[in-house]
Amino acid sequence: MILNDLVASTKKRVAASKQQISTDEMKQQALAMPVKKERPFEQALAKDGLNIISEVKKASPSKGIIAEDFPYLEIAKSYDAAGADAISVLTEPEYFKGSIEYLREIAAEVSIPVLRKDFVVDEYMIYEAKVAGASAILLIVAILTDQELQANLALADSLGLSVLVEAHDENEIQRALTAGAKIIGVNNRNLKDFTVDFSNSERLRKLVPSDKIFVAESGVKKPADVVELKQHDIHVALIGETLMRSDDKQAMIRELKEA
Ligand SMILES: O=C(O)c1ccccc1NCC(=O)[C@H](O)[C@H](O)COP(=O)(O)O
Repeated sequence: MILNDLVASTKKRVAASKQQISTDEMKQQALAMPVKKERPFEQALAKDGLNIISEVKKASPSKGIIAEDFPYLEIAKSYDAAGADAISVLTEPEYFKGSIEYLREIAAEVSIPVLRKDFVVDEYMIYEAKVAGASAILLIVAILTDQELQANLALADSLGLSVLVEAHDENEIQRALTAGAKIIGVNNRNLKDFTVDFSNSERLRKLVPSDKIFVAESGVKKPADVVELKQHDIHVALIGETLMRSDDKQAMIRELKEA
């Protein structure tokens, strides 16, 4: 099952990273960075209209290579220039061909907040995200215990990082809410078999109280899709492949925002 493989490979990667920079050293580096009261990621997604988290995504387990040519920094800058509200950077190297170094460079160059999109299974990855300049991290309910979810949320908050908590069903939404999530994403892609059911986020929307930020993740292809999301009171969409495959990313973002 892909999620188990992703978790296993991520644990190996983190173990290797700790050989280079220990947890204690990464923690010290993270703690040396300023913690601001404002949460730019949350602020960016709470605006009126449709807010877009534009994803920098070279490859995926479901699609293989999406972008042979991958000028990640240029892509991120064009998202920023087009009026995207935040940027998601996939940092998982094996299945998504991502890198924390992409995030570090992008965060230093863009004016909008950057999300570390990875399979966070160790506090080390949260310190690493902070040091690289992320404004937010992703936590996936399906790969964490309740205790881990709560501890990781608290750690991220203490570092000034926002957290997008990803759920797939009713039970995971309840777990996210109980853990204290402020931003809840529902992935329309089933991470076990890769099927995309766009109605998943629409169906689960009503389970998330209106004082939380709700994000629909995956499967947005065209302006009509965001019109449909808005009809279901969904005002934030995380969009990857459609933007990555678009020849005119700026025009596509503008079209989606104006839909
Ligand atoms: O994209 C995949 O194939 C995938 C497979 C297994 C776990 C996660 C996966 N994707 C991560 C994401 O959640 C998406 O990159 C993100 O929501 C954007 O989706 P899309 O707009 O459909 O590229």
